Amino acid sequence: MSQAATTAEGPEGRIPVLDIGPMLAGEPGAVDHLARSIARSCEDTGFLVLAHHGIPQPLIDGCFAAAAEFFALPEEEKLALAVGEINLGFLPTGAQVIRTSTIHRNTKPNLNESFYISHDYAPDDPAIVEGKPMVGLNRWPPNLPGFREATMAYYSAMRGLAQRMLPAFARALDLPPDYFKADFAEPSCTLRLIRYQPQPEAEADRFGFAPHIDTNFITFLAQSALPGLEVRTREGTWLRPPAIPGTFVVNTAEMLGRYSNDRFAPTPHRVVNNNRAMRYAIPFFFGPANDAVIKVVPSCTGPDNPPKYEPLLYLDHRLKLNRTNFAHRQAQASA
Ligand SMILES: O=C(O)CCC(=O)C(=O)O
Ligand SMILES: [Fe+2]
Repeated sequence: MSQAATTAEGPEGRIPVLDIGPMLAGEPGAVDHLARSIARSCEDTGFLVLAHHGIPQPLIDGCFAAAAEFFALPEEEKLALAVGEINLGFLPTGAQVIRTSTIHRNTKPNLNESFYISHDYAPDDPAIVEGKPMVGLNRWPPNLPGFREATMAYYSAMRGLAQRMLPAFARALDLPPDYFKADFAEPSCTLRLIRYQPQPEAEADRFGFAPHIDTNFITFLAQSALPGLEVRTREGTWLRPPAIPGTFVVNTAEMLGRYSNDRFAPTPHRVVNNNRAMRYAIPFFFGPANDAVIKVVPSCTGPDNPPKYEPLLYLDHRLKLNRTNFAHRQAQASA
């Protein structure tokens, strides 16, 4: 990919392809240069594509391969790892209706199955022993050699990349580069492996993933082999992000919207897998620490622009979502 192609608007025009190589290399002025592109894009579609991100392709391929191997397991082996109190492990097709979506009245379950992975605690970690809320042990398939290594290698690399993007997002909001550092020193991260079954016939209100906004801070989507992701513009049309192999599609999520008083409001997106084959995705969700308090940043308020949001403990946000979106826990919550 040439330098020009990555710094100019992407092939689809509206969602830019940004070369983050200079920022990662610490070139003078690179953070602010990137920040200006991020700001433009976050005020428009909330989606951008990152090139020259430094994540080795074998790590990405290895994670996709691990996902394919996992979902190919017999259903009973997957169900043995079903999610419990919190989303770690297997979530079968039909278990998620995004009821908290503020942008679409979702009624039918998503046509996908998922496997959730988070920080890989040891059983004797104080957070586990003390039973801290929204923290738990990953659920590993016993007969899938290399699965834990491949997914955790990807997870760790993505966590590092996400943290290195924070100064550019801070500068995009006219804040000091280290503004988000403390809130994200121990970030809440989730790697979700997803398999979408083919959906060759269009059906009303039936999606691989119904229209929603992400609830974390920013999300990183390694490019899937097959298309299917669509982004809603402010005008209400749906577009596909540039599908450039080896890049990441990044989208803003609810907490960035909240910090920025909706200057960088999250954008609805959806997935329809109208390919003839299974579609895989490996979104990496990056959020603040559970004990971070999300407050509107000083550069996004003023006499004419009062804060739209009260301070919010991220843990409270997660606990609320955890009760609402998932059929098995909803039954418990209403009991
Ligand atoms: O499958 C994709 O490309 C997107 C998935 C997504 O939007 C999500 O997991 O929040
Ligand atoms: Fe999403």
